[in-house]
Amino acid sequence: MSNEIPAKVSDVFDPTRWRTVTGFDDFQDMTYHRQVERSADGTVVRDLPTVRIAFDRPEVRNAFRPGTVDELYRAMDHARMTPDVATVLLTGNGPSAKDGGHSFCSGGDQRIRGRDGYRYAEGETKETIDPARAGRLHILEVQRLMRTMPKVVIAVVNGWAAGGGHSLHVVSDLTIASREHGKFKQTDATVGSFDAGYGSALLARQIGQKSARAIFFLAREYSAEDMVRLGAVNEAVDHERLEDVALEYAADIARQSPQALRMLKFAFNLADDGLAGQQVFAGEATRLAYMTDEAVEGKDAFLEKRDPDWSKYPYYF
Ligand SMILES: CC(C)(COP(=O)(O)OP(=O)(O)OC[C@H]1O[C@@H](n2cnc3c(N)ncnc32)[C@H](O)[C@@H]1OP(=O)(O)O)[C@@H](O)C(=O)NCCC(=O)NCCSC(=O)CCC(=O)c1ccccc1C(=O)O
Repeated sequence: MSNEIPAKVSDVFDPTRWRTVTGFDDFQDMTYHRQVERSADGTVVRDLPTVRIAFDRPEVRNAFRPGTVDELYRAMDHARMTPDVATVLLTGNGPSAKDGGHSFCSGGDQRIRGRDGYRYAEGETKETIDPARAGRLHILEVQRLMRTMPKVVIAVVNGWAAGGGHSLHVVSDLTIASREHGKFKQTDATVGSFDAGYGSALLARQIGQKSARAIFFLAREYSAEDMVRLGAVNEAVDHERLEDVALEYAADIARQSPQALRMLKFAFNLADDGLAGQQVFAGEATRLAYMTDEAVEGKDAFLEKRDPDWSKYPYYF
């Protein structure tokens, strides 16, 4: 494992606490780091159970284009499949070198929005759109991944959470926001878009119908403290302490049982996610069942071409 200390990608990012995750060198729009413990001389002693996935387009308030979403999905899915990762911090790098603005994510990049979704482009402008590739709306696939992955996802809102960026905070399990720079604005309707799934309906479950409708229908700006009062954000913290507090949350999460965490996450999701939520919860229940002698007897009996002997297993009540 490399002892290299990564570049400082954000004002609240402490490079000594992280290593760059290998295998993602081609990333252009995202960064992906793994929390590590280092000795005094900088040597990595061990990995810790937290990853940091960050938007890295601060000059456009961390707006996402299709390539950004591809990278976000890859990093999230890698975190999902890494067995010693408990917590994912989703955040935005910055501030912008152009004007000093802080941003978590400002949603879909409006410059490359086409009539069939967001378009792949070589450059930053609509003139560079690749006409051979269809438009995408696959941020929704990322939302489903965040929702169904058996890890705790924390939105670490370091600046603007707007449009589709606002939705990403809504779908995260927890949200911590910068008291100074964390700002929330649901601009979907302003630009003729609408997250009619988790971004709106789940928000209404979280904070109530009237407040959620006001956020979408009025598209006003809310502070981190406003969002704590509404129940949409867990905590507003001093900006300079934002990632320290996020890592304190992650350390507390790491003290809990992995099995209990995933059963709880899927239980919290179940009612709102309907049969898809039941399927995810039930999948984990099946895994637990496979761990019992009773289930092993069923499998063994099949392989040994005999009838299963259930006599040792009572009909519990
Ligand atoms: C975020 C702002 C409120 C910040 O305002 P401010 O600090 O004053 O900064 P600006 O000067 O406005 O911006 C600086 C710079 O960044 C550019 N920029 C900002 N946001 C975007 C963006 N989204 N796309 C492209 N460029 C952006 C801005 O133009 C400036 O550039 P200069 O060259 O320096 O002038 C404010 O910036 C703002 O309101 N931004 C737009 C927010 C927005 O409307 N986002 C899109 C909402 S729609 C969406 O996200 C759809 C997503 C999606 O895929 C989807 C699809 C289907 C269902 C659901 C979804 C879903 O919502 O997830």
